[in-house]
Amino acid sequence: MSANSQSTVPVAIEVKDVDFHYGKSRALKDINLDIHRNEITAFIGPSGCGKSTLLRCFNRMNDLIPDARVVKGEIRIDGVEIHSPEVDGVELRRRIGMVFQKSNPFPRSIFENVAYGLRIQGEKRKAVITEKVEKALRGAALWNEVKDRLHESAFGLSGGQQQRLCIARTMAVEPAIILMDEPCSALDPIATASVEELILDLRSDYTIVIVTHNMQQATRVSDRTAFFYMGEVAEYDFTSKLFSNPSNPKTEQYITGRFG
Ligand SMILES: Nc1ncnc2c1ncn2[C@@H]1O[C@H](COP(=O)(O)OP(=O)(O)OP(=O)(O)O)[C@@H](O)[C@H]1O
Repeated sequence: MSANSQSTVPVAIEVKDVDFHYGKSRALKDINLDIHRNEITAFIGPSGCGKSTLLRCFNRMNDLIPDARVVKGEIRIDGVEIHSPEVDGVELRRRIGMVFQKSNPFPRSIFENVAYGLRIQGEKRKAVITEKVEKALRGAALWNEVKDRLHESAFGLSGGQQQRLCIARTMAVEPAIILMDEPCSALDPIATASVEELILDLRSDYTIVIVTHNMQQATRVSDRTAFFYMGEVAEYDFTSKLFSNPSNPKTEQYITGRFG
């Protein structure tokens, strides 16, 4: 499903006719969706309708779950089918970063949390690591708050700062796409506002897909929204259109709070 067939914005992720199963259970049914580059796309919908499953398909995180698989269809990222033999799952996950619901810093210093991915990639040059850590922390709007305590434990940061640190850690390895699975659900309104501001700033450099239960958040940050219902994309459109004039009665019922 294209949110706008006239759109000239390049497609970063192309989902075609995808069915996904956990064992015998069909969690995604015939999904068709184009995610556009340098846009923020929100996935909304009631619990259990498949939002996180599709998100985790994009970086093949579901590969790690036994008996879970795409049984039909294609997912193309920058034109390449991600299940084809030439695509390495580890390299794919470097290009497609992920930020989770609960911030998950490592029990290391602020600096080492951000340097981690670079070290895993084999980067040994101290000056390069230092420069990239600073760049990522600046990009995550955290530098000024942490520059004097880089070697202190990440656990000393507030919840909102820890989540921005996790975003910095994701950015340090320079992914093209960032997937966010309810990144603000554990944060208070002030921390949520700072993470949302950051997400909006990141749009110029990244393609972002965000799963959220917070409809105000979808309207504040996203360009397009996909409404999921029972394993299907029931509606996909520009966020302003979907929230002001939805085409599907189910979307309207959901966004007006008639079910959840
Ligand atoms: N690891 C798993 N094994 C088996 N079934 C799963 C697994 N993860 C999710 N499911 C099932 O797949 C369906 C879709 O789940 P998914 O987590 O994608 O929904 P969601 O829309 O993201 O829900 P929520 O908003 O509650 O996070 C649900 O029926 C869920 O129970």
